Amino acid sequence: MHPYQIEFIELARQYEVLKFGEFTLKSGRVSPYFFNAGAFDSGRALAALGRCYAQRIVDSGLEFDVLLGPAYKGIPLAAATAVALADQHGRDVPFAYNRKEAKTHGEGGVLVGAPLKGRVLVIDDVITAGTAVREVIEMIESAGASLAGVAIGLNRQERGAGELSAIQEIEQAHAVPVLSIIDMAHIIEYLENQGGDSAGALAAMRDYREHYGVA
Ligand SMILES: O=P(O)(O)OC[C@H]1O[C@H](OP(=O)(O)OP(=O)(O)O)[C@H](O)[C@@H]1O
Ligand SMILES: O=C(O)c1cc(=O)[nH]c(=O)[nH]1
Repeated sequence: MHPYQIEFIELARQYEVLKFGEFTLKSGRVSPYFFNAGAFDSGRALAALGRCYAQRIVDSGLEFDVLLGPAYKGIPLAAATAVALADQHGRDVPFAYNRKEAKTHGEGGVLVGAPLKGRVLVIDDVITAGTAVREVIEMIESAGASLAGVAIGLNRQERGAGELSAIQEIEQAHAVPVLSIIDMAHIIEYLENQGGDSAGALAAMRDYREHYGVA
């Protein structure tokens, strides 16, 4: 694992973003773990998180013109990534986000920040069924821009509607990469290295992967 991947997992554990237990997902699946990015709730956490996303994006070599953070949890993630790209990598990138409900006074509208022009990189936490990302892709296309890719924190590596994962479906439909900082496999690897206390969580994760995992 890269140092930024270990940092990301440890940060997620420390802020109780990554929890083990029994959680019902939007899809109705009962998962032995859950990733709640809303719990990255301090300046230090967001700064570290921004560095992890920025490193992943820079390492990928992906070219893009604008960052877009979908409401709500994508907004602080995209903001933190924009700050880290400027501070750590000398790249001052335009940054935008959306409102879930259109504003009807003042400047009005749904989009806030930089205009969506050129190649747009979406920053979010998790993709499960892909609904949120599909909505945001429509927004990008109706603004006359194009999707450069999507960067997320965790790839749950689960089946979508068919045999492919929701992420693979997006990659194939739009011919763009979905970059993730960590995959479910990294969480399993992390638990394996922890030994002892993590045995129960590890067994449940392996069982879940048998049922819903994709290669
Ligand atoms: O791939 P999907 O099945 O769409 O699920 C994943 C999305 O769901 C959550 O956002 P949500 O839209 O619930 O909004 P939030 O950011 O306000 O929590 C999460 O932050 C992901 O963006
Ligand atoms: O599938 C979901 O609903 C889901 C899974 C997860 O790990 N985190 C999250 O915010 N949503």
